[in-house]
Amino acid sequence: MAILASDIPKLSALPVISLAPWLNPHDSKGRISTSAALHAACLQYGFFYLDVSTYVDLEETAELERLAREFFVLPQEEKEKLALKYSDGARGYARLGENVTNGKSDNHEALEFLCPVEEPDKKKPLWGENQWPPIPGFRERYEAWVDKMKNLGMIVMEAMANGLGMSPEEWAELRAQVDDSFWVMRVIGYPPLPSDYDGHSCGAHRDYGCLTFLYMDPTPGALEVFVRQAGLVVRKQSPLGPPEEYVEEGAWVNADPIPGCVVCNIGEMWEVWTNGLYRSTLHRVVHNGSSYRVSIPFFFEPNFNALVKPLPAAIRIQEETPKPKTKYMHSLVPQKPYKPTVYGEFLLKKIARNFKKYVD
Ligand SMILES: O=C(O)CCC(=O)C(=O)O
Ligand SMILES: [Fe+2]
Repeated sequence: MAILASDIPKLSALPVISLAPWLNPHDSKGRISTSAALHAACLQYGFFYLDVSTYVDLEETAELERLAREFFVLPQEEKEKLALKYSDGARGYARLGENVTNGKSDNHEALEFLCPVEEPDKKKPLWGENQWPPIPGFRERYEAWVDKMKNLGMIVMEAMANGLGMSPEEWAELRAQVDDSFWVMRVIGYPPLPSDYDGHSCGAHRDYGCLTFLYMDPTPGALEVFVRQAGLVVRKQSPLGPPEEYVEEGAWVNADPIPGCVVCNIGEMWEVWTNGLYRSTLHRVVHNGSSYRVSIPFFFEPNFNALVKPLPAAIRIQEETPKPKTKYMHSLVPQKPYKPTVYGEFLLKKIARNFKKYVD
């Protein structure tokens, strides 16, 4: 069914949430409202802007972007020296088109970094060493960013635990599942998407972990988020799986960069923790502009061995929620409870699909 842009009801833009109260030890009132805003944003969108302007310096992200560009303009043979195959198949440089989503090559190149492991062994999936470009300052700056994003992850997790009404004991239990995050960081370069390209800059997908913090350069109109809205059918079939499982109602909306903010979205592990109360949201990148776009998503993930299962706090909310009165109302309670998942096992299965030449 073809739908014209003018047919689409105006969907509100994604919420902007200030994290300042959680960065300030004295603002307990502000913390409650930030946590409530996070809860509402996760229920409705699974995607929001996090205003981190008191935590992240604009110069810091500008420098990360500059270093990324310094790498991407290198001759191809220089970049290939860091190819994924020289590590464990997941760490290093993925050339243009190497990343595949929904069976199609994505029109981007990227540097991929994962949490360092003890006793690395590149023959074991995910267990190799990171490959850092020999660009002065690159590793230092990016490692400092990793530390900052890991710390941010713990802060946002605590704020979300509050938003779900978790007790201090419940939060301590959840905290122990993410306090040694098996993080992933991607430094992505997007050339303009050729008009006849069979695929996207980055195909529609859901992030699979816990929290994504995305820094992106100022290019507008590239990142798109699928906002579910009952009654509005824009897409009958999902590219992600059997149509009957994924028929969704909603529309693609732009998530353009806002200075001082990172875009934050929740991954599939939050879906499990909340027994489907929060949903991991589809997004994609369609970069039709003429610039070379750079984005740096940081994936704050659970610990490798974390056993992720529905949280009692989420079940309490579902039990208190009245059943939807019409078929157009989104049910907060899934048909079946979500199954417990060991994060590392889930990750190994997911990542194997992303690379054409994955080392087994
Ligand atoms: O580049 C972006 O804006 C988004 C990238 C993304 O969604 C991902 O790497 O998972
Ligand atoms: Fe993503």
